[in-house]
Amino acid sequence: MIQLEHVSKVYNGTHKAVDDCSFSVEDGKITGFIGPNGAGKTTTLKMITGILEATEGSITLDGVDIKRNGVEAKKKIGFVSDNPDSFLRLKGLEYLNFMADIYDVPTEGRSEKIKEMAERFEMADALGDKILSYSHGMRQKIMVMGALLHSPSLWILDEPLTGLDPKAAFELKDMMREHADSGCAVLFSTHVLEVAEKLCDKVVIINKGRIVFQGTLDQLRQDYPEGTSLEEIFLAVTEHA
Ligand SMILES: Nc1ncnc2c1ncn2[C@@H]1O[C@H](COP(=O)(O)OP(=O)(O)OP(=O)(O)O)[C@@H](O)[C@H]1O
Repeated sequence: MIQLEHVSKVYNGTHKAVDDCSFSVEDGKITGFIGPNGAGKTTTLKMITGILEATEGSITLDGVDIKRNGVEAKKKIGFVSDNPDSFLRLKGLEYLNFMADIYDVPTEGRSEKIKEMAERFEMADALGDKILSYSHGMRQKIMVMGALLHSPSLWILDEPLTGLDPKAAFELKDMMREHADSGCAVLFSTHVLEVAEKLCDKVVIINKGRIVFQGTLDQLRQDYPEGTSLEEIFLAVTEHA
């Protein structure tokens, strides 16, 4: 479970990108983090993963405070950032072993795990090539594999489906559902409302740095006439906030 309490982020001493945000990401659920461009999604996800420090407020991961006990907290997370252009000079397999070493994935069973994931994402034939030679979607896939190799209990994914082909997107969505069904927590940001509608058990909507809604999609729809599309509701929620 991820818990944010009164979290704010001020950039350069002046720009409040995230403003007094409190929400929770529960175990056993997929939570969608939705908001327009510049709303504060990436900033919030980076604070949850400890890449950025919150200016104010507290963030706990399975009860562990990220500020007080960063190393323990970070081990619980598998984070897929919105920029897959990293470690380009490494071969796919080198990158996966590098990530496995960082997260203490035992060598026993490691190859089988890599093989299983690579087959699922149709990456088995590409693991011997440098990431530099990969397409955007392949880079995205290798980053997802690297983030999930250590079987973290909390999955945090920033726009994970961008650039993935339908098969890879299907597999990733399936993995997210399996992970939530096994009692773990999944938080992902998206602009694609249809994905949120199909996949999420809960949504958190952020606009101009503030949380404007959190709950189920049924709860979100309650205040709108039957037949109103999610897109219309989303625009109403973010425009009137
Ligand atoms: N390093 C930074 N320095 C200063 N301002 C920043 C920095 N990173 C983000 N911002 C600003 O903070 C606000 C929130 O940005 P953020 O990237 O968190 O939004 P987002 O919801 O992820 O947007 P998008 O959907 O476009 O990726 C924006 O106004 C952005 O310009």
